[in-house]
Amino acid sequence: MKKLELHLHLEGAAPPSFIRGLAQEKRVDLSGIFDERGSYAYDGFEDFLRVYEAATSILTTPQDYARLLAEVLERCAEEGVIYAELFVSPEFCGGADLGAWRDYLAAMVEVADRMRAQGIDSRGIVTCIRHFGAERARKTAICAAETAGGWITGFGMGGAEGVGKATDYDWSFDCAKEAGLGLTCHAGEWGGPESVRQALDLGCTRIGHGVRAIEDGQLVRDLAEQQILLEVCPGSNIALGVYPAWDRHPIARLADAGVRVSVSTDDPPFFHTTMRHEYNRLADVFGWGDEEFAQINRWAADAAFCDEATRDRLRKEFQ
Ligand SMILES: O=c1[nH]cnc2c1ncn2[C@@H]1O[C@H](CO)[C@@H](O)[C@H]1O
Repeated sequence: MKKLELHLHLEGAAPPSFIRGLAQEKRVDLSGIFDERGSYAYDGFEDFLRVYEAATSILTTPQDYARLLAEVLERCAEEGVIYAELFVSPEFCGGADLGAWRDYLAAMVEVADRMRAQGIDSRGIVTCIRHFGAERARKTAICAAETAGGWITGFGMGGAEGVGKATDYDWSFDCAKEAGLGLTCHAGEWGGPESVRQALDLGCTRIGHGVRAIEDGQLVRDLAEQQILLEVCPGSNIALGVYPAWDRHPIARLADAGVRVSVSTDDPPFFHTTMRHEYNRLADVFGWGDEEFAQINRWAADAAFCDEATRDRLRKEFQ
């Protein structure tokens, strides 16, 4: 089955073997972030963020990012993904310096172009990191605005949702919006309905996760009416303990209430998941079949940060 994936962190998709290989080449000891089986080792969300940033610290050149993107898109293609949107962070690509960012981006665009010819289309969503604060987010937003168009089609925010309010970052989202970028923000993963409302106040048409909106009936109705798409990552939510088990996950209840949802893997090796695994679990637990999967992919196509020709092409795949 073909699939669209809208919520995938580039560094978070790095296989442990890729990070270990790079560490060996650079003679850096990163053994502390892996368990005895070679998987990423972390305990809870805060620690996940720490290990994520430690793994990412080995990526120091445009060439490292080019290699990573090639590896990640190849794996996407193996999972049947035909179009992926990746969160990319100028913070990790030269410290949100515009000149450095342009070099990293050029290296990634070359790979994205090559992979498109091999059947996997992609776009980049420049992402600021909430726990790095509003000031640093501005520098990221400027990188986004200055390189908008082409491969970069969106702007978003990830990181620790408990830090401040989403609206503290309004300057950055306004800047990105003026540059014509699509907007999405992580919310309603660790924060409740109020956090989702703040993301809507920023002008987002999509919400990263957003699942805790289920706790507020009026918000659920608003999301449905405004056709806001939730980038849902069920396996991530289970792995990090947002919900205790698949059958407690609200994705099916949200969809039944008329909220548009899509399915993604977020940081697949961290959560021991793949797109196939997500679809299989949804089929097992909620009885989803071809019709439901076609529907979530049509919703994803409608909400994708892409040009209209691409959107039409993607929609046709799921008619
Ligand atoms: O599941 C998640 N929830 C919230 N933030 C995340 C998640 N995965 C990654 N990041 C955040 O996104 C940044 C890079 O895109 C990472 O630095 C991390 O802070």
